[in-house]
Amino acid sequence: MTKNETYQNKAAEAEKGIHTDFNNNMTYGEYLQLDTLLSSQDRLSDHHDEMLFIVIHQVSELWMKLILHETNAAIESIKADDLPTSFKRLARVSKIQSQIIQAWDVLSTMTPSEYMEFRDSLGQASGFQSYQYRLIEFALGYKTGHILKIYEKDQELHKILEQAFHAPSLYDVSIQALAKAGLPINPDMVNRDFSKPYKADDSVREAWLTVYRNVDQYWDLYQLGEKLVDIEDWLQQWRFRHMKTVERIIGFKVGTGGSSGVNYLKKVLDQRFFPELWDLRTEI
Ligand code: HEM
Ligand SMILES: N[C@@H](CC(=O)c1ccccc1NC=O)C(=O)O
Repeated sequence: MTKNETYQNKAAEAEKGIHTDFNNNMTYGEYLQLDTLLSSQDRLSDHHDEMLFIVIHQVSELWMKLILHETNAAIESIKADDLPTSFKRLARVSKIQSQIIQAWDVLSTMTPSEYMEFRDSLGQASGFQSYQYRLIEFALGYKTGHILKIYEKDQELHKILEQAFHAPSLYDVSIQALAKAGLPINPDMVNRDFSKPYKADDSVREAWLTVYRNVDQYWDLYQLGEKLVDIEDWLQQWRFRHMKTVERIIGFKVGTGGSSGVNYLKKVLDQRFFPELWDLRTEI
């Protein structure tokens, strides 16, 4: 490798978050960058419980980072017709989701009056602005364009979100896998504009029905379908616990992000990711 190629390699790895400057004397703290990690909990009030609030959010964002890493890898595996590898990744996503949900139990130990003592210091900040949460929604196939506006001021972030917005989701590549297995799928579904919200389709429902009725013949696709159902199930449980925790802590106050609060979060519960996989259950 020429010197130039080495530099190019390093630049590409740094972009992916990989650093290749190994150091044999490296410590635990250095490896995990604990200096950065553990000095990122600056409270804006002197309220004891603000530490809990910050840590819960940071832990959730770290888990979301791993969910994205795994989901995007699963999308690539499905595209490459390697379904067994995607199962490992998707099973991990579900386990992480079950972990994140536990965070609500910890947060619920904070009472309404405790939260109200530091809520004002949060200004207009809101979980509504969590870009990793939106990237997860996009990766799963829930595409809402108006969300992109929030990030217009940050060009780099906006670009990342826009890319994910236009890319085929986990469900899009799963539908392509159904078509590749010879199941008759409406061509408009295979080559659709991936930035458009997903709408349930009869040919997709029929194809999943065939898979679920002929499990032995379509074992891998059946496994894939159930992995997707697991993920949607957990995501809805996360949303439900969020909504209930919010009701428990702020009642029906309007949100800092400008929404109606709990009523908005209840409405979001109606959004579905993999509609045909749920609909087919009535027919089986
Ligand atoms: C005391 C705790 C919490 C309260 C009172 C709360 C309240 C709210 C409210 C009212 C909204 C609606 C948007 C708005 O108007 O602000 C919202 C959205 C959101 N929150 Fe929280 N939240 C809390 C904890 C969390 C935690 C721990 C997370 C984890 C990261 C989180 C993530 C989100 C996300 C992702 C949204 C956007 C949901 C969507 O648009 O579908 N929240 N939250
Ligand atoms: N939307 C919340 C504020 C809030 O929860 C929040 C504020 C800053 C950073 C993260 C937050 N968490 C989730 O929405 C509220 O209305 O009280």
